[in-house]
Amino acid sequence: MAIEAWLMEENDEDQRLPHHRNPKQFVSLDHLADLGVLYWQLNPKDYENDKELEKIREARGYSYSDMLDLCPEKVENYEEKLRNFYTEHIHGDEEIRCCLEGSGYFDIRDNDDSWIRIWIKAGDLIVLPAGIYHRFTLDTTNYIKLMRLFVGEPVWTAYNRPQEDHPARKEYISSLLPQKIGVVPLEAH
Ligand SMILES: CSCCC(=O)C(=O)O
Ligand SMILES: [Fe+2]
Repeated sequence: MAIEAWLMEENDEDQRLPHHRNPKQFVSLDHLADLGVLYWQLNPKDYENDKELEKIREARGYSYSDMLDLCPEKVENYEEKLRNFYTEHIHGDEEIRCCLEGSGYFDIRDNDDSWIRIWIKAGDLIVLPAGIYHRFTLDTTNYIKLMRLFVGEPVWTAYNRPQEDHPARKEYISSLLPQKIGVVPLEAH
């Protein structure tokens, strides 16, 4: 099954809970694509020989990869990292993650600034565009193993919101289709 994404109910409950609205409001892959978010489903058991992954990496220039095994034994400053991941930020480059084990939530801002929660599980490859506000949290299973991809030498710098003057932010905003963000063209006035 493809990934699930939904509009979040924002409240003070544990960030690792699903935070569905009542009734649930799911978000389609098409809408994610309108926001510049890309998605593929791969075989997480055989990613080393996955022809589709190879093609994606070649087409998009993802020359670099490493693993992030997100558990306290393997990650230095685990709690602090988790806090930083859940602090709303952007990057100057795409954020490319493939889930190999476990699961977690990538939250991204919709074009009206509400949070969309994307549930990532084994086999899900997701690309967040440069300049999109986002954050990440583990879910209640408390574990995820991610492959991180990058074009060339990796830069993981996070710029916390607000970043309206950051070039990547400006570029991202101008990449959104006007009709999708409710901007009325000048001719219509
Ligand atoms: C755990 S990977 C996702 C967290 C994130 O947004 C980041 O690393 O920049
Ligand atoms: Fe990020």
